[in-house]
Amino acid sequence: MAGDILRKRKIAVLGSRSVGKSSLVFKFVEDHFIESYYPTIENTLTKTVSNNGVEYECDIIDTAGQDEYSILNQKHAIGIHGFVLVYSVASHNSFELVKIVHDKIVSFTGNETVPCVIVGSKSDLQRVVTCEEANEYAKSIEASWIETSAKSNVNVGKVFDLVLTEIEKRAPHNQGQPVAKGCLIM
Ligand SMILES: Nc1nc2c(ncn2[C@@H]2O[C@H](COP(=O)(O)OP(=O)(O)OP(=O)(O)O)[C@@H](O)[C@H]2O)c(=O)[nH]1
Repeated sequence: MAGDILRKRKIAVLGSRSVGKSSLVFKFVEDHFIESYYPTIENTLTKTVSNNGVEYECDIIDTAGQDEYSILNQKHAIGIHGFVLVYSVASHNSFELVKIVHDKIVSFTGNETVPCVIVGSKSDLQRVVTCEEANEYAKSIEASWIETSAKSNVNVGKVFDLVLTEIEKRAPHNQGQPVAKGCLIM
């Protein structure tokens, strides 16, 4: 039975500082919202998620906030099955940063497209990033797009359903091969 198979998937959560990456991951895994801000160094949380009748053991890597000058850590690209790229709907800079991070992943993995969900976080706040521009961008890179609020518990689980769907869309029924498996150019 398909539901008896437990597949491992590694998901990296990337984006600017303070956009709510840790809050999203904590709300999903621990069902708890953190009001205070503690900058993340790196944290991996694990949760079993059911998607289309298949159980996935997901390692969710909550990364430190990036900026345009950050170098993409190879461990956030190699061996990763899917990406959650987070901006805050209240910060246009954080939306622009998502585009930069996406381009870095694409050039790092050497794939034209990667399994990816673009997440507009803090949807309970006053928006400056419109739904239209975010949706249009996501379409242009063949990614899913969703807005969430960890604070108000909106669409939190949906993010991880979408990323698993994006992973399976590109490699249905595969043996769990990530988008980049670890060739290093010396
Ligand atoms: N209003 C609102 N605030 C949020 C939401 N999610 C997170 N926050 C707040 O935003 C701040 C930053 O959240 P974090 O989850 O620590 O952000 P981060 O992206 O992990 O930050 P770094 O570790 O620096 O990368 C905290 O004070 C959170 O309480 C949300 O959905 N709505």
